Amino acid sequence: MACNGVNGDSIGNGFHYVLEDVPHLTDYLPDLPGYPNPLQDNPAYSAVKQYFVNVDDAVAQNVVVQNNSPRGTHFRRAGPRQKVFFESDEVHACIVTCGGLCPGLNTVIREIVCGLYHMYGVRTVVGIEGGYKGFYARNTIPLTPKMVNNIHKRGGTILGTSRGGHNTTKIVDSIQHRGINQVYILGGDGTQKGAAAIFEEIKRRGLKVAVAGIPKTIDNDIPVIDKSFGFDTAVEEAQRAISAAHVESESNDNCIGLVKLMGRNSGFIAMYATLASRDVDCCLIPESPFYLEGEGGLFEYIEHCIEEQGHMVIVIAEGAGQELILKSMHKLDEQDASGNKLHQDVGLWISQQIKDYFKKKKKITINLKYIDPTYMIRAVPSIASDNIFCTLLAHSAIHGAMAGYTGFTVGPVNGRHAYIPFNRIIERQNKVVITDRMWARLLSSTNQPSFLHPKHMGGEEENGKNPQLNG
Ligand SMILES: Nc1ncnc2c1ncn2[C@@H]1O[C@H](COP(=O)(O)OP(=O)(O)OP(=O)(O)O)[C@@H](O)[C@H]1O
Ligand SMILES: O=P(O)(O)OC[C@H]1O[C@](O)(CO)[C@@H](O)[C@@H]1O
Ligand SMILES: [Mg+2]
Repeated sequence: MACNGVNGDSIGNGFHYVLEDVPHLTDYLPDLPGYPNPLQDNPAYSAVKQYFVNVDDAVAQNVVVQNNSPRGTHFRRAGPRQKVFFESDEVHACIVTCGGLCPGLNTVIREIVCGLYHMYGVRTVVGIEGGYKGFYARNTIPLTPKMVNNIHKRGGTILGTSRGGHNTTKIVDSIQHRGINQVYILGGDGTQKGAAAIFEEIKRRGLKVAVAGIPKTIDNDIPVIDKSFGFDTAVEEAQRAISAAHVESESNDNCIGLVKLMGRNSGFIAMYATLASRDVDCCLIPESPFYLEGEGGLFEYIEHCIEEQGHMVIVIAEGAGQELILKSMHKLDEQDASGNKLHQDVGLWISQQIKDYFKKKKKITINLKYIDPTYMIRAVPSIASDNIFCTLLAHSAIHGAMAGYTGFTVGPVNGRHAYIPFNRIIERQNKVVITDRMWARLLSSTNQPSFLHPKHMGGEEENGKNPQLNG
């Protein structure tokens, strides 16, 4: 027997099965009528055996088990249902993109518009311009399959995006006044928090409006899901900067190629780009504190690499070493419009520290080439695998909303798409776990010091990400 909610319930063998379910419109609108899914008459899909997802299908959060482990947490499997709670001509959907850019945003927009049109016969989809504030400060843009046909080949978002400006009352007023009944919200952790607030207000007002979140971030800092779309594209693009740093460093005497990559609080881009490239001698991320001077410090390691190889490549995530900068520069905390902490430029800072150190030492004259690709890794169109990922996300979101689910974020959990309640997505940020095997693989590929003080060892949980990402 399945159990809704987080308390769990015993099944036959005494192992616990917990379904962390998502809300459904009938939870607060119990008399809502259901209809047969029009997909069953769709020539493309009607021939697929078992096309519809079984109502009880769930996706396990933990797939590594021992013979006596509890069955643990599950999420509702994403996909089309036999029964839908919207008629095609009743749907008035909207799409909004918020936060920073991410490769694949246009692909998701395209696939929501085309998926709703071709799978469910929906003709009314509008775009909200410029992020959350567009709900109450701008007109909507009508979106048709013809209009979005080629947008997946472009970077950015055709709708525009922004930070800040989330006003729940004004946004829900706008949804209500425009007669919108499906809201597709693309964005990162901040955006999903905003989506959760919108859902709560919609529920409070008793509106028949489905709210679906599609997680977006190159930083890969959203928990529970295996990976966010655009991440692979960003890593691919980051490789180009690392390759350039490697070529420069190999071609010049005593040369250090230094690359700064995005990653505000999570170092996934830096870690994956480093692991993929094999040319990196040192990768510095926010999760792994490091120090400059003395035994086991960064300067000592740089000296060693230059003496041994005559060159080296360092990759640093933008959020790394912030505590060191703040200590040396006494800067005040600054925030962006969404309240995210603005970081000091660690790339420039560390370049100067390294130069000053070797100038003082007078033993080696180093040549430092600093590459900061910043927005280049996220302003590009998505690569093929991300395009497919985006299509699946868009379709899963559509199927969920049409089936009456609401207040969910869609995403892959152990390779299967699932509907995840907002609270699980927004409760924490996903971070690289430096006591995991993936970080160990990195350390063994770069041969850098771990910079680990015993106080940083142990105590941290595995981040529960999928096997592709963690091994
Ligand atoms: N706690 C919150 N409650 C309501 N809205 C929020 C909250 N945090 C952020 N938002 C809104 O979500 C939008 C995007 O947030 P943010 O700028 O933090 O980007 P993000 O979605 O986290 O994406 P990125 O990956 O680029 O950081 C903004 O319009 C912001 O006002
Ligand atoms: O300069 P912006 O657009 O605010 O965005 C910068 C931030 O956005 C991210 O790319 C996340 O979307 C971070 O890696 C980065 O710190
Ligand atoms: Mg964020």
